[in-house]
Amino acid sequence: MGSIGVLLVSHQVIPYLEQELNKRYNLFRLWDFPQKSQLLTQHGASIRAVVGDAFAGADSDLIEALPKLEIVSSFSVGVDKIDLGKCKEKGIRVTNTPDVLTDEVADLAIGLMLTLLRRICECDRYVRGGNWKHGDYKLTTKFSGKTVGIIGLGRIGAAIAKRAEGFNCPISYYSRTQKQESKYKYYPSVVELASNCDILVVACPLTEETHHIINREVINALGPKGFLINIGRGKHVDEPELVFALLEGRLGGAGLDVFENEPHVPEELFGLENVVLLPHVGSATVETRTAMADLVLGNLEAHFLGKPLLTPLV
Ligand SMILES: O=CC(=O)O
Repeated sequence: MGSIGVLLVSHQVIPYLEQELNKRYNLFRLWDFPQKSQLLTQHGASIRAVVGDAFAGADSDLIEALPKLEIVSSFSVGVDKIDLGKCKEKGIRVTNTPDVLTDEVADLAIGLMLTLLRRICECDRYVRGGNWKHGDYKLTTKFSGKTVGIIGLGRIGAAIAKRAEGFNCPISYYSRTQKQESKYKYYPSVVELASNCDILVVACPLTEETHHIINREVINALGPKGFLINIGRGKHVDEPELVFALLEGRLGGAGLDVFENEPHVPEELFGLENVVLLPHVGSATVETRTAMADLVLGNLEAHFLGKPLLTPLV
């Protein structure tokens, strides 16, 4: 398979994946070419696969520029950086990395809830800053038993629900349609869900419909005692509205793993103690990233050997 051209469009994938791709295929790294047009003119006709991730995928222009493209394999579960419509139209296969990262992301969501409500980062800074000698840290907020509202009850949403149940949290959810098999309380709108929970978690895919699903109305419905957790995508949240609400005390707090313009985070948030800010690390452990890389490699191998894809999306 060494002659098959594969284009890696993100420099953020783990070295193991890059090395394995390089061993198996004729690998082009997008960042090796100062001009994208130069890469496309020189090698575009030999590229049969694109590998991307949560940060870079295959938009319509790239797909159009690669006449031999057969498959886009993403080192991520979210595929919002891939033009799925264009892929369908052109018969280009698309794969992602579901399941192998579900536990990891759900664990982090619970970690964010605990860290936010119990102010674990602040407490750590308090001790490191030598403040404990001068007095105890102030009282925080109990997590067990809080009502958790989840937007999107897919694999990750359901795994978060299961974990939160272990903390005796009543669970409710919003999704486009009610899940008949679910025992959790369903709300047909995000505003209703937000009005009826203490902690609102964004766990749905980013699509045109879910872009800014967290807007001013939802934030106000969650209110000054409510907490927002986002382990989805930054663009699920109207970020300026979130920042205003936090600065004005209209929202109790936020635990965010993702932001609208990563790696840029609104600096107004840096001074707030009721926020926890993470650098998009939902699946970022050695174990999970390795399993994700193996899925990308497995999907490419299956495709080029004419076997069924392991995790086909399109
Ligand atoms: O954000 C990470 C992913 O989509 O896997």
